[in-house]
Amino acid sequence: MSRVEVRNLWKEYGDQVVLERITMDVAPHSFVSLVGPSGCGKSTFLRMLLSQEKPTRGSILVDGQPLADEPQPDRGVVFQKYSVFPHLTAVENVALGQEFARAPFTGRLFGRARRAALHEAGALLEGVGLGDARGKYPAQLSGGMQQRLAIAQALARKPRILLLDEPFGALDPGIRADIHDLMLSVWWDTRMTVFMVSHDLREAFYLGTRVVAFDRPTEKDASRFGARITFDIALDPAAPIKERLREAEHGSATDELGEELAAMAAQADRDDPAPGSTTRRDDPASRDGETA
Ligand SMILES: Nc1ncnc2c1ncn2[C@@H]1O[C@H](COP(=O)(O)OP(=O)(O)OP(=O)(O)O)[C@@H](O)[C@H]1O
Repeated sequence: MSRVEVRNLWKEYGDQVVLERITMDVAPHSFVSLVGPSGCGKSTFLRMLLSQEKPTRGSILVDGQPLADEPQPDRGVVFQKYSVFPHLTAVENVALGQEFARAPFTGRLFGRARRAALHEAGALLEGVGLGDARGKYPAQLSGGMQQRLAIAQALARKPRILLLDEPFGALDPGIRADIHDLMLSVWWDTRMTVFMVSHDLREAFYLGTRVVAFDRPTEKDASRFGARITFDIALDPAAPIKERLREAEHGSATDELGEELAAMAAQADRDDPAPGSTTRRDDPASRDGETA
């Protein structure tokens, strides 16, 4: 659980300004959805949070401290394209994070330490619904199972900030809905601060406690300008999605986004005429009685 302060952040690659004047104060245990057109710098922003890229100007503070220069275990990441070691089983893939944390040069633990790492990895796999798949290799898992494994792997190093770069984009709708609920329960249990890039506005509004949009100005000489924050709204996590969409529609900075949100709110109404059934299930009380 960490507070993240982004102060007047700029990112340029050569002559190209990708992001400019990005400022946001993110409260601990927020779930921030980042949206915006392709190429507006969402992944670049995540890479800066991960310390894979350095800002050209401005700063990022985590709990009041400047980010370390290198990626650290306090920040985990899950990408859309799943990358694991194909020659390791699910449980070995999850244990690997711990092995590298404890034995950075060899990445290998032995004896009791290895058994403890495998035991903890097994518990994490149980937590994401992969208890029965611990001995399987990645090629033997479905896309949804692989993303569950990616989440377990990211959690193995107990990050305080989790960065998700379109993690559910390649999944079928039904599987996606299950993983959304898994993600919310993980987020709730671990108290992590989450930043998620998504192209799916409905997903962004379903999962996010805050939705931030980046966009570039539309003037002719726009290439000289980077994307800025055009929309930043905190949402009531307890409200059903259609109410959160409506709330956002009214606060929307651009007509285009407002229209899209209105259409989604209307669709959510048709999908869910009974209020409440699409309420986010992100607290233990509302998850009581839920079947796994
Ligand atoms: N390492 C790099 N060197 C030069 N330019 C880069 C680099 N990384 C990203 N860019 C440029 O920065 C811009 C933003 O890219 P980025 O991947 O962050 O956008 P995005 O919003 O995540 O896009 P998408 O939604 O399509 O994934 C693009 O124009 C891209 O070409």
